[in-house]
Amino acid sequence: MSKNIKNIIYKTLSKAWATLLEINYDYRFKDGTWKRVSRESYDRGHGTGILLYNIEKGTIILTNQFRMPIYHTNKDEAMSIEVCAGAIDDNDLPESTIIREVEEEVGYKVRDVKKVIETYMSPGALTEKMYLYVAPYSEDMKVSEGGGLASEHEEIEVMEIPFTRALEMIESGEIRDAKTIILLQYAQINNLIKH
Ligand SMILES: Nc1nc2c(ncn2[C@@H]2O[C@H](COP(=O)(O)OP(=O)(O)O[C@H]3O[C@H](CO)[C@@H](O)[C@H](O)[C@@H]3O)[C@@H](O)[C@H]2O)c(=O)[nH]1
Ligand SMILES: [Mg+2]
Repeated sequence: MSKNIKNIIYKTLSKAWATLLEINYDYRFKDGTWKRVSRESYDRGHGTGILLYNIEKGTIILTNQFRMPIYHTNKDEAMSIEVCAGAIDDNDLPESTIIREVEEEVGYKVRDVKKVIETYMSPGALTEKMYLYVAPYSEDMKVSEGGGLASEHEEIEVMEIPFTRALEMIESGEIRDAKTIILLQYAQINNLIKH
């Protein structure tokens, strides 16, 4: 691949919470011609997400929170029902990130997390790769009410619902978040939870 790309120039358009780059490069197309191409790339690091499930109860745990980028384009859909998820800090690992996020956001101390999928969520614009996990949860793992970090202006409602209800919520359009749909369908395809 790299023999088809040369003369890469990076220009920082914004460096704040995350970094927005404009990347200009020469790209060799299949007919052999070289053309100058410009693409923007938004870098806020990589991320993790997890489906928490309880086989005995047939339930899962989701979160519900306000998402400004959705409000900005579609006010009616700004409350977003999602699996517990968190961005990976520099020098942290995906697995320790998701274990910490589960405790912060939904109040459980989980142990056996299993990575099931790695996915680029929006490869035309974002550098982010998501590491997606599943893990069983039970009452004895509950350590707090969760809710996220108030110091970070998070306000996360914890939802414990039947797995079957979550599948219906994909059909009805109540669940619209990609990582959540991927994990719920992973659970369905692999019969993770009886339904
Ligand atoms: N100041 C500031 N803070 C921000 C900004 N964006 C996010 N934050 C803060 O950064 C933290 C992000 O919370 P996480 O739980 O780590 O991530 P997330 O928002 O749930 O996102 C997860 O899912 C996304 C995909 O749907 C992923 O993009 C992301 O990596 C992560 O996995 C929150 O404390 C939030 O306040 C911003 O633009 N400015
Ligand atoms: Mg989060």
